[in-house]
Amino acid sequence: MGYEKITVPADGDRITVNADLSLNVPNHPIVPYIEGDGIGTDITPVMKNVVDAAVRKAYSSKRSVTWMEVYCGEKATRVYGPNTWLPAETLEAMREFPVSIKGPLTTPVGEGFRSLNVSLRQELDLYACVRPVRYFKGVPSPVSHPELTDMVIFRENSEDIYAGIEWQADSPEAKKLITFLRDEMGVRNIRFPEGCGIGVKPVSKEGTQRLVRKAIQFAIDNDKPSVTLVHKGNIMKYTEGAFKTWGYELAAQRYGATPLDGGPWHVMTNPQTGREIVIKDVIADAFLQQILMRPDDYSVIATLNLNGDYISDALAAEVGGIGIAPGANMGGSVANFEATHGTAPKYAGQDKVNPGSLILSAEMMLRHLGWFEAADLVIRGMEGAIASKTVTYDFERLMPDATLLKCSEFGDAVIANME
Ligand SMILES: NC(=O)C1=CN([C@@H]2O[C@H](COP(=O)(O)OP(=O)(O)OC[C@H]3O[C@@H](n4cnc5c(N)ncnc54)[C@H](OP(=O)(O)O)[C@@H]3O)[C@@H](O)[C@H]2O)C=CC1
Ligand SMILES: O=C(O)CCC(=O)C(=O)O
Ligand SMILES: [Mg+2]
Repeated sequence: MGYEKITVPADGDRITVNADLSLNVPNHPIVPYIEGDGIGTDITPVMKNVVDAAVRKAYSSKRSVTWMEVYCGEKATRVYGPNTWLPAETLEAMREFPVSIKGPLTTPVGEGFRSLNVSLRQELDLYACVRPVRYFKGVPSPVSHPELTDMVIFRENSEDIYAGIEWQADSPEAKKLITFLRDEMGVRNIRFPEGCGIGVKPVSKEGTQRLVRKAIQFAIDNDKPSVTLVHKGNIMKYTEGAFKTWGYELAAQRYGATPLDGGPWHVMTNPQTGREIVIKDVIADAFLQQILMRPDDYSVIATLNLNGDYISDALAAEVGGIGIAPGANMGGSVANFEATHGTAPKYAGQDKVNPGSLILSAEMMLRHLGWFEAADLVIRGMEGAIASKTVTYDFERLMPDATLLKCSEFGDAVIANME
């Protein structure tokens, strides 16, 4: 289709998706990118440089990424006009060119428009937020054995209170819903019905099971020992509790998992390796202390949207912080890669922050394209830069004898260490 403000590069080709959701990746794929707000302007160009260097080194001129800028957030309002934060053609381009990457986008707190990040995930039905958490040797960490943390979070991305079904205190809608709940549903435990904001938390069987299926499939494909369902089902019985029940049900019905020692934990056989995969569950608060005390008990994590948000940053802290925490938002045929962190506005435009999170998100993207040699070079570059103690401020302040680098210089160091 024709785009108004997006320029489709003439020298690249479109990635296409087969019926079984595998990709046909041309040698010069067009990859849309959103620069991002705040530190997006610092980290996105560095990420692109690192990807270009890795691809060039791995494949010389045979392959390259053909970048195509698409707009969202503050930059969209400059390109399209003051009130256009998420142009329809950005969504269209991210569907037509189904592998993309984005910098962080600002969300106002307590007022203003809803999260653009969440809107992108919902509009494109990117229902699984996949966030691997692994340790790079030499990274400063607040725990004594950070190398024991090796998990991949599958965060449900389309439901839960992120659906944005909520009304402000004293609005006609809040009053109407509270009256309905009290008068027609017999609800007696809204402690202060006056001056009360109210939200709704939808969690469905279909939404849960498509997420848990992705997590179990990942455990199968990557020979992982367990999948843990993290929930707060003791309190939110019919949403978080149901997530647990539906998760076990899927494991039993689709993968033949059977109760372990009478349940509720289950065990199944990995059809690819013959090894056991334990399907277990844990209540979210207990999980947050156990990841500090016994992180090696956990491998693949499947959880709801809000839990996944909290867990992502908490786990990232164990292995160096959100400056190096990558992620991917995956749907049926569309994938969008993005850092775990936000726009860190106080550092915007200073060429200061760690671009590692977006670089590692790009590394996930290269793997998704099947460009494993380039992805491996990115990892080796990151490992080498960190091992040489040439790092950005977030690591330097915790690493004795480290050399402080700017954001762009860290990108250069990653490239220099690609061997
Ligand atoms: N997916 C997305 O686009 C996301 C967007 N957001 C949005 O971002 C905005 C700011 O959110 P905020 O809560 O401040 O969270 P941020 O993740 O933006 O920043 C919190 C802190 O994390 C550290 N940090 C973040 N990124 C980096 C980096 N690249 N390198 C080194 N350190 C980093 C900094 O810590 P220190 O101060 O210790 O140096 C920073 O002050 C909000 O509008 C929020 O909604 C938030 C999360 C995700
Ligand atoms: O959308 C936002 O502003 C925050 C999102 C977030 O924290 C996350 O995706 O981890
Ligand atoms: Mg978050």
